[in-house]
Amino acid sequence: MSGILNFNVGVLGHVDSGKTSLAKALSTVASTACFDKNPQSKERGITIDLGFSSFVVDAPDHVKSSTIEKVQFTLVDCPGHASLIRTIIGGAQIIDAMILVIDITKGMQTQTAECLIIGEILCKTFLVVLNKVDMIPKEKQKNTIEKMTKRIHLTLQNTKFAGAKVVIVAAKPGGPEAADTESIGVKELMESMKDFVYIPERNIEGKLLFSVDHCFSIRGQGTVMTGTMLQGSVSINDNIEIPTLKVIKKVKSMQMFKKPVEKAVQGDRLGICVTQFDPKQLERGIVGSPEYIQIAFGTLALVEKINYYKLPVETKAKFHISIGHETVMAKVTFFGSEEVVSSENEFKFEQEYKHQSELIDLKKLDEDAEYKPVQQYALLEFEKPIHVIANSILIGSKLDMDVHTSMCRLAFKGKLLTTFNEKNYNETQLPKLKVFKNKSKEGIVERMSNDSEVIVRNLLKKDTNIQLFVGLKVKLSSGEEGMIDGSFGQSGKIKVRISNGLNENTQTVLKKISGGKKKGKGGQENESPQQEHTEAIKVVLNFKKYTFSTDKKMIQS
Ligand SMILES: Nc1nc2c(ncn2[C@@H]2O[C@H](COP(=O)(O)OP(=O)(O)OP(=O)(O)O)[C@@H](O)[C@H]2O)c(=O)[nH]1
Repeated sequence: MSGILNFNVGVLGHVDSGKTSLAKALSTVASTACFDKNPQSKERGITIDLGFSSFVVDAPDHVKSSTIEKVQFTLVDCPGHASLIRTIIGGAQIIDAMILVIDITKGMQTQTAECLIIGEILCKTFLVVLNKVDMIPKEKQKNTIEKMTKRIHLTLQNTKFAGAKVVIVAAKPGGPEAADTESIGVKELMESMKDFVYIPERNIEGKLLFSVDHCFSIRGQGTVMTGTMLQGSVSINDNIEIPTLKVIKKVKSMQMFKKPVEKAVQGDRLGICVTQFDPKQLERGIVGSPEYIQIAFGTLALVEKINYYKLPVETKAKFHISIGHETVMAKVTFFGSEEVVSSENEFKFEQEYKHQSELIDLKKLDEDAEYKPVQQYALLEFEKPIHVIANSILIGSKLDMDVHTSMCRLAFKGKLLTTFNEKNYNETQLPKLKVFKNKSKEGIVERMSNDSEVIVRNLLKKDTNIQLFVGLKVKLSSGEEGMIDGSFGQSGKIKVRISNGLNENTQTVLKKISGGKKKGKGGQENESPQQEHTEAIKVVLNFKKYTFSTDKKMIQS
């Protein structure tokens, strides 16, 4: 819509803090799916779906221009119930700013903290609403407001929203039973919202990406998908793909807040009508230009630990990974790289990464006593393939943690770097990605076969597949370098070829050791333990064991 800037605001907070009441108080125009219309939501009395509503104001001076006269605030009312965090994360991907609603009688609650984290990951601007101020007796209001505001500022101190504005509101004075009394503080809130508007970067070039949050059919017309334009643009008659249904549909008509439009661009809230399909098949998801959205069974990501998550984030553990509206279990392997990544677009893939046992705590005190996030690479192997787009934001969580605990379940956040799918995996178009652990093994030279070959024991276990180690380099404690040539006998011993031959000293020592060995009963060799300690020549094998490798070679020097 020319002249109007659409600005998406997430309304988030703990269950029952008053998000829906606040959105209602703020809105004048309701879109198709707003205000708890969902019947299941009515039954449960909570917002279980993302509700959308909007209102338009005159553009504040800092964004006003010849092309922007007005700002349309689209409110995304996210559910507060703990079990619905997936929906919250999905909804939050499309927001530009966030209103965190806190019940003034309760203060910060578990989901308040989780919402704050989501806001930190996804939003540029933010404000706090202290709601239900009418529930505080008049004489105590000033005191309570001061105390709560102070507490909130303390919590925000170490976040990117330090110093954020706190607005005092009563969205629905008197609560559910009260007649529709006028809300308190909502006009002030609108003014504060004008302050946090900015012109979001809207990339109208490039492929279309549309996040669908509702789907319904209109008899005689087709199926309507409502959602938010995440990227690119769409016009009537364009072909769009619904990847989960593997179909391509033509855009028949489009509406923005009940008005027909010909074209929509990134950031717009939109209903797209296409030829009929069963809306039950697509409740939520992404739609894009044909062949743009990939199905991936894994991804490489740059991640960092979420400070509020109190448990260690161990490698190889399983986490819920939320990307867009999809949440899937994944095995997560953390690793680091000594190489510097010069820029996001110039990621050097021909690298090897050292495996790390866990994700380092987010905040590491640096020299200036400032907190700095620590980013690490991670390999995520999904339990089932999901639809993803490069560069998407992801959140790793333990959603199966008891929702009644007061612990934050969001463990790490990050960004997709590259994804693995059947096509690039089979055609080996994949970047050469290898994740390894440095390992070291030590054995003992048992004897020499000739001046350039020794027999080594205790380096590898009896049941190890020695073939995997053939060709790897070893070093003797006497200085010579050699290479594993193959197995010797059935007991795990190996032959090692000494590249430049054994030097004379070594030969003398080895002859002495061999001479010191006595034949025990049954012809087996025994050696005196003392000799082993004083004269034994050790063999050290340093190698890389790959926990993930796109070229399938799992062990290397
Ligand atoms: N007294 C009082 N009650 C309020 C106020 N705002 C909301 N309520 C009541 O608080 C309850 C929860 O309000 P909702 O707006 O449904 O809260 P919500 O945060 O959207 O809830 P979920 O979507 O379930 O997380 C309802 O019974 C409201 O009537 C307020 O300003 N004052």
